[in-house]
Amino acid sequence: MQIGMIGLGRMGGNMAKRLAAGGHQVVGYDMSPESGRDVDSLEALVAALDAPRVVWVMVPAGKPTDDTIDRLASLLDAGDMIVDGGNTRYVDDARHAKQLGELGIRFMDCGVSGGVWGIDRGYALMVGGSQEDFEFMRPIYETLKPDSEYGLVLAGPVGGGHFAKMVHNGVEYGMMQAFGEGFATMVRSELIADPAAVMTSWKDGSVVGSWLLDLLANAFKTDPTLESMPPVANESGEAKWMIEAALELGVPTPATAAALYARQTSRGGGDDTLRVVSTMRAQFGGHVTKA
Ligand SMILES: O=C(O)[C@H](O)[C@@H](O)[C@H](O)[C@H](O)COP(=O)(O)O
Repeated sequence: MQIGMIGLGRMGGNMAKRLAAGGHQVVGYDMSPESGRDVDSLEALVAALDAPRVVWVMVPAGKPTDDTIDRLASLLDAGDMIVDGGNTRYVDDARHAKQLGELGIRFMDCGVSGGVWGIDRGYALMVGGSQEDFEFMRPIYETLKPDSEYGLVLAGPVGGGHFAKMVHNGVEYGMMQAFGEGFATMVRSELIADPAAVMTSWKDGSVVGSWLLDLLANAFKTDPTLESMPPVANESGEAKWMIEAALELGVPTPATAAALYARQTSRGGGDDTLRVVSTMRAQFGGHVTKA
């Protein structure tokens, strides 16, 4: 198939290469001239594609995606297709589908997992949209997905793909936090000589073996104490959105929330809280807290 890829960063750039290697004709555009882009504007990208055009948007969620879709809405024609492959919040998908649908432009949302390894391993794709649009896009999805019977799902109508990816990332937060807590507990124990070796041994035979553990074990090879890594973790919003959605649905998500809170605390989000706690301990009990 012919496809326009907008956003040639770590994800979009590698996905464009995987699609090209799979025999698709890819026209790449990125704002950055250093990106290796094929065209230098959205107008040129649209002009380079045959109708019905297929455009994959792989830019940061929020305003960059909104702006890109706004501009594409004025450049594309009825019958063209936009797939939003970024980490867009699922509630935005309905808005985008309505905006584009009024112009006859088709829209799908696709949660993409796999990170920088996806170019070789393939990407897990969680798609939202109609069955008809899914079949239309299938050649692209089949090339991007892993060489496996798994890794591709039509999760539901528009919004379902990003909803599924949001939940996927909530699970990711909880799993990573659990591995972290296990490591930290062993680090403090006199009974464990080498926590990295213990966790690496879990790669085979253990019920907690996973690709996440494989990646951690890989990092342990060069840094078994993880001293090179600051004790700080960012978060991009998906766990927060999942907790909000789950609250609306009446589903408690304490593991996801704890993992999110740990990251927010690492960014200093709890500093003022603990100042208050320490202040009151000092006031009522004369307790002195040293940093
Ligand atoms: O499945 C994946 O490939 C990841 O979930 C990925 O999509 C994620 O968005 C980023 O790795 C950062 O996410 P956080 O900043 O929220 O950790």
